[in-house]
Amino acid sequence: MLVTGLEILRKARAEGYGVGAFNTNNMEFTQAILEAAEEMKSPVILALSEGAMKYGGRALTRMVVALAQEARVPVAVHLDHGSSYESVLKALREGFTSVMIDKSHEDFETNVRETKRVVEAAHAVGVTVEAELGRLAGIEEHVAVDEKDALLTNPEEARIFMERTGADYLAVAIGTSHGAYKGKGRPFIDHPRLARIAELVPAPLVLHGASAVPQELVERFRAAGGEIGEASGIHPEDIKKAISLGIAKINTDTDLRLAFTALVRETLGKNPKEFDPRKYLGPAREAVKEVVKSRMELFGSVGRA
Ligand SMILES: O=C(COP(=O)(O)O)NO
Ligand SMILES: [Ca+2]
Ligand code: NA
Ligand SMILES: [Zn+2]
Repeated sequence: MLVTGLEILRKARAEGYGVGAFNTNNMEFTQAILEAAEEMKSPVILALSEGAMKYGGRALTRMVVALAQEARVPVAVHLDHGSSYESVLKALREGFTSVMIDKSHEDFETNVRETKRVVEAAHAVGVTVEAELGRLAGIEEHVAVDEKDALLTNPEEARIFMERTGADYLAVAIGTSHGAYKGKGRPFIDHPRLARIAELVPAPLVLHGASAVPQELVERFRAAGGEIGEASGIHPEDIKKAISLGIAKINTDTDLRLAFTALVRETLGKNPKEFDPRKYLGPAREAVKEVVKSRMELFGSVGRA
């Protein structure tokens, strides 16, 4: 059933598990994510970026909202990294039940003002809001403290920010970063900082850039003809620890993309004569479903629907 992001995330934070927010751009990803959620009896968040909205248009948004309504588990349809008030209004018009306004690159007062404006509009139509404070950027452990403070979320600022904006959940910067290369070796995750934020912010917390980028998947991608430089993701133990400290929403996009693309490359490579799209999109869909199921097991959301 279609529910708001807060309905899913409030329970997750209260009960100490995480819920995956998985990005989708098409039918196959949407089916894979929802099938995984129903098989695992797990709540789930379907995330569409502005790029996905542009790529898929109403074919995508109408499909995602309709399938979320029919799903046998709680599903929120979420705008990922909304960059403007107008973009959020479009998502609200399409029936989304969760919207992110990402003004973390702006100064504090601008972020507060823009986020507040989105909260008023979204709450007026019963939709909940994700905001962001801090700059997502992979950092090395030895980085100077003041530079860390410039980048990562300041706990005291986070408290004030949430009180002033009324946002429902908060994306924090504690060392993760988007994409397939999150830093040399095991990225440094500032757990003490997260613990401090969680003490001051009772709202569910959100972790962006959380893909694991598992080596076996990277190897499979390369073996199938894919080219990717040194790749590394967030260690599963760091995800579990972050959840125990207050992270309730975990964003995963890169892992799904790698799995899907590795399988398309593999299938096409093995069958040069094949030109029925179902024959190479189907196995890729299954690969995405397997990644989603394993992420749900890691997050502890299995059986929580
Ligand atoms: O934060 C993400 C996804 O992060 P990844 O690149 O680590 O999958 N989407 O908003
Ligand atoms: Ca941001
Ligand atoms: Na998001
Ligand atoms: Zn993100």
